[in-house]
Amino acid sequence: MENRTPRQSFTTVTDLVLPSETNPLNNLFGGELLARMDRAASIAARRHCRRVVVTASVNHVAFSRMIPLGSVVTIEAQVSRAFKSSMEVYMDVYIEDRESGERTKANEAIYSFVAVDDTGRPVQIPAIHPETEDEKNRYDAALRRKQLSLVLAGKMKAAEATELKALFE
Ligand SMILES: CC(=O)SCCNC(=O)CCNC(=O)[C@H](O)C(C)(C)COP(=O)(O)OP(=O)(O)OC[C@H]1O[C@@H](n2cnc3c(N)ncnc32)[C@H](O)[C@@H]1OP(=O)(O)O
Repeated sequence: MENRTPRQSFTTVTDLVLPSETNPLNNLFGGELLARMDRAASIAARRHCRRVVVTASVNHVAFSRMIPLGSVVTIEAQVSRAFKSSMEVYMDVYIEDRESGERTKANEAIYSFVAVDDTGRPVQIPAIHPETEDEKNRYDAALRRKQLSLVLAGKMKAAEATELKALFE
C-alpha cells in the first residue's frame, strides 16, 4: 500500500450562512457547523484511503468566534495521522470579510474516521508522512488524542494510555 501525505487529502468546502441555519442571535447554529465539518472531514478521510469511511468520534471542537448570518465560511480539512484503520482529520474554519476578503480563523476541530469494507468492518489504510512543520506537530500529537478518545469511549484502560501518562511524568 503506497504511503501518502496530508496534502493529498486536503479538502476545502466553502458555503454561505443562510437564515434557516442560525440561532436566535442570528449566528450559525453549532450543530449546522458540526455537520458541515463532518462532511468536509469525511471527504478528506476518503481522499486519504479511497475507502468508505465512518465517523468514529468528534475529538475536539472549539467554537471560538460567532459566525454571523450571511458569512462566507470555509472549512479546510486534512488527515493529520493515519493509524491501522483509523485516521485523525484536523480542520480549520475561516470566515471571510465581505468587503476586504480578509480571512479570520473562527473555529478548529478534530474528528476521527475509520475506513470500513462493505460490511462495515475496519480495513487497513495507507500510512501517512507529514511534510511541513505544522503537519509534523499535528501528527506527533495525534496519538495522544487517539488514546484520550479511546479512554473516554471506554475502549482503552487509562493505565495503557502511554502517551497521556507521558504528559504528566
Ligand atoms: C461519515 C458519517 O457520518 S458515518 C455515520 C456515523 N458513524 C457511524 O455510524 C459509525 C458507527 N461505529 C462503527 O461502525 C464502529 O464503532 C467503528 C467502525 C467506528 C469502530 O468499530 P470497532 O468494532 O470499534 O472496531 P475496532 O475496535 O477494531 O476499532 C477500529 C479502529 O477504530 C478506532 N476507534 C474506535 N473507536 C474510536 C474512538 N472513539 N476514537 C478514536 N478511534 C476509535 C480504533 O482505535 C481502531 O483504530 P486502528 O485500527 O487505527 O488502530
